[in-house]
Amino acid sequence: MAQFAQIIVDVPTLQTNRPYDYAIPLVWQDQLQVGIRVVVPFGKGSRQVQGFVVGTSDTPPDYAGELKTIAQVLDLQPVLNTELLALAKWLAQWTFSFQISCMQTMLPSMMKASYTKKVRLTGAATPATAAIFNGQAELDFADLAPETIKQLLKLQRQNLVEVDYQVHDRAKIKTIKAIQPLLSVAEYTAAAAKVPANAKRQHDLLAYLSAHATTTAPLSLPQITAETQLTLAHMHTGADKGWLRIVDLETYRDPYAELATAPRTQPLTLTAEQATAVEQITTAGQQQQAKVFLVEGVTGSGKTEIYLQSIQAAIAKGQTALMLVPEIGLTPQMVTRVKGRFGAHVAVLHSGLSNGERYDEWRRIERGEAQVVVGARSAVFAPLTNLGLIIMDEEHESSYKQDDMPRYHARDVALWRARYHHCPVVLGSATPSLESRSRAQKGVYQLIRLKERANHQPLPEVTVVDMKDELKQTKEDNFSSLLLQELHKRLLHQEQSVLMLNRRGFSSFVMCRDCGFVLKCPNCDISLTLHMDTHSMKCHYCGHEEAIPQVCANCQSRKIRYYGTGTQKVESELKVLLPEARILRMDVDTTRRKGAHAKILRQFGNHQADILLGTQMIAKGLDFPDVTLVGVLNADTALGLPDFRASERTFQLLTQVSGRAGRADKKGEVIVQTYNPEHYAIRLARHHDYEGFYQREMTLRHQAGYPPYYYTILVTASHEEENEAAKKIFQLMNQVKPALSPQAVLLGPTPRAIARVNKRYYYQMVIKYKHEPQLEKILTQIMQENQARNGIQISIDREPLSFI
Ligand SMILES: Nc1ncnc2c1ncn2[C@@H]1O[C@H](COP(=O)(O)OP(=O)(O)OP(=O)(O)O)[C@@H](O)[C@H]1O
Ligand SMILES: [Zn+2]
Ligand SMILES: [Zn+2]
Repeated sequence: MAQFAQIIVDVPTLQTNRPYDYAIPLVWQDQLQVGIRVVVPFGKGSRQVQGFVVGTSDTPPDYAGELKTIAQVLDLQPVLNTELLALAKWLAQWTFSFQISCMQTMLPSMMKASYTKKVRLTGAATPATAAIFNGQAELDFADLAPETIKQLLKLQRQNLVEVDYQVHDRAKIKTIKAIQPLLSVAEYTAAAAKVPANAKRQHDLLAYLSAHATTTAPLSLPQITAETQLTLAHMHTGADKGWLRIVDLETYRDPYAELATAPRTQPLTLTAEQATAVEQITTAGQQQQAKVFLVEGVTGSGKTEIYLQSIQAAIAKGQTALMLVPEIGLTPQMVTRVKGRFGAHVAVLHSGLSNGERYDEWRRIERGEAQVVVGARSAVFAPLTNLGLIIMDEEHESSYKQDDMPRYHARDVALWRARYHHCPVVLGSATPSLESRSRAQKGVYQLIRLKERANHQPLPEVTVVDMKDELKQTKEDNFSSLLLQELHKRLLHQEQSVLMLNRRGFSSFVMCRDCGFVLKCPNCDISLTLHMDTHSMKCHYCGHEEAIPQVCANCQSRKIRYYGTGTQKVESELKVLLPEARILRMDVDTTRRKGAHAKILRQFGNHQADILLGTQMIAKGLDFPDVTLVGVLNADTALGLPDFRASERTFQLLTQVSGRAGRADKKGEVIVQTYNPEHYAIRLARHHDYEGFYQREMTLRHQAGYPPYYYTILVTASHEEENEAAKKIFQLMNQVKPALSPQAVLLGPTPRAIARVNKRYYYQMVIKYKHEPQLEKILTQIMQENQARNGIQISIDREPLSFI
């Protein structure tokens, strides 16, 4: 019987990691558990907010004021268990963020409260209030005009109206109608004798009920309607006559319903390399060791099969398993592979699901109905208990890092959970991040290398074409003659090709040929991107959109030209060059609609196209046996970016995309077009030489003092006024500097590369360090002190993916 609760409240303007004390109403005193969501009053007036119970006690808190009482309890059972509550606490500290943001990140967004603001009359109506309320008891704040709000504020000061905040739980359980037969077969026969012969539907219904009289589980109405054409109206008649009862049956929204019947697959006979890997992983699982394995396996070496068989071993012991896949790698092909092995025991979580679907998958996991979870970044918080294995495929992928609060990396969370559960973690990649590979070098992780493809075929041969030479000969700037010739060959042999256009650091924009004017976003410091599908210019940072200009805004010239190469432009060029080819295009524009991504891949898999042309999206995870040619149209656009990870990203991308060729019996070939054929990232990718790249890049990182030799933290201050942002970052620098040892390095402060985004200016500094015992404390303090004060926003990013 606890009388008092400690609660983390959802108040964005007053962010703090401190729980607040509340009294528990008598009715809830023996039921309120830690991890339950509640609604509590907060601050002055009748404002209510959502909160999470993080502790309960019998002794009154040490608090002088009057203790408020919990207003509502939203859950019957905890939605965050002991493990996840501890994780939230650690994560808030580790990422310099707030526990409330961490807790909300862990739960499906449907469980985040929505708030409405209502205005209500408190006293007798006056002429002024009557004019506004017009007979209504309360008004919805969101519907009011600014002028009305102004008048209401005046009335509020006179205590004539009050503003009420209401919290809504958006989590809705989906139900379907079902029926329950109530009589015996004999009774149904008797009933049928009394129904007139021309009441055909009633006879149908009685026949159906009679046939199912012995079933105890409720019968789903949608299914009955599909089979018999009996509808809810007929059921109501039946219910009135006492033949049946209509009930609401709780159900799940199943995003992969069509895969439920995916043919079951059997474990493959492992290659020697695969067998050693599975053996080591399962042994660690048996010994309950939180060991971290780095599986560095060339593309097509059968890493997925290793994951599946290791998961199998965990399940066989009665444990659960979590498999993380980068967002764009979470293809239907991947889901089918996992569902094919583990059937209905699999839950899938990713951002392509509707909020309702996500909520339902989450509930299946929470209730222990799914033992295997496959999902993108935030699935790392899946409420699995008794975890026996965590897998992180393509561990080098940047989408594992979240770039707003909490700025966490899924790998760090995975390692924390593995320690909690004493279970192994498998990090897999053909091109591991330098961070992970160097940890394996030091023996912190256990390195497992797979040097051969599962089909025992050699890796595809890579030819590098120097586009500088090519340009001298032809005026085609997207297709070398070699690439065209090879594409042509594939058409003749009815084999398939994959073409990648590297879009990083690259976009289509509009420039005036007379004065050089480039159309920029009015809110942000960058040029607007041309989108042919919507015929508009868009800002990729704030979403601003405007019409494609006909005349230059600067000099009124009509000579406006489009620059940059988009996939659309390449597609139309290709149609001219290879008119007989059937082309599928995959980029942000063609995959925006739900299910579009899956559809394109299905069409390609069914040979409805010869060429799959796409952006980076096509580089990951695709496994199509008839792809024998991969072409990279522009390998080096990322190399020019002022980013210390540019070479690493280029190497990874080229290796991944090359790996799409020759995965089955047919030999694969890769053609890479570049303006920098001598660059080491391109040279080494050509030889599939990850180890060579690792050595070379580590030397450079060491010389320049970059990660993984240093830890890094990026601190950013932003404000609508440029000098306020600048002033703040210098003030923060002066606060941090005295706490640092001479071994630490401070870069900046500088304006960010794109200094203005969404009407705000950004200034930043980077702290590079090896061991700084004081740093965490001072940064935590900075974050707590500076939240949303005077329009300043501070962000602190541990191990940022780039400094730009
Ligand atoms: N032991 C095996 N015997 C036969 N075929 C196998 C075996 N293991 C894997 N394969 C097949 O080899 C192909 C490549 O395997 P998989 O997709 O798992 O490779 P991967 O290492 O994940 O590759 P990538 O990193 O390129 O995504 C698949 O078609 C898979 O079915
Ligand atoms: Zn913008
Ligand atoms: Zn102009």
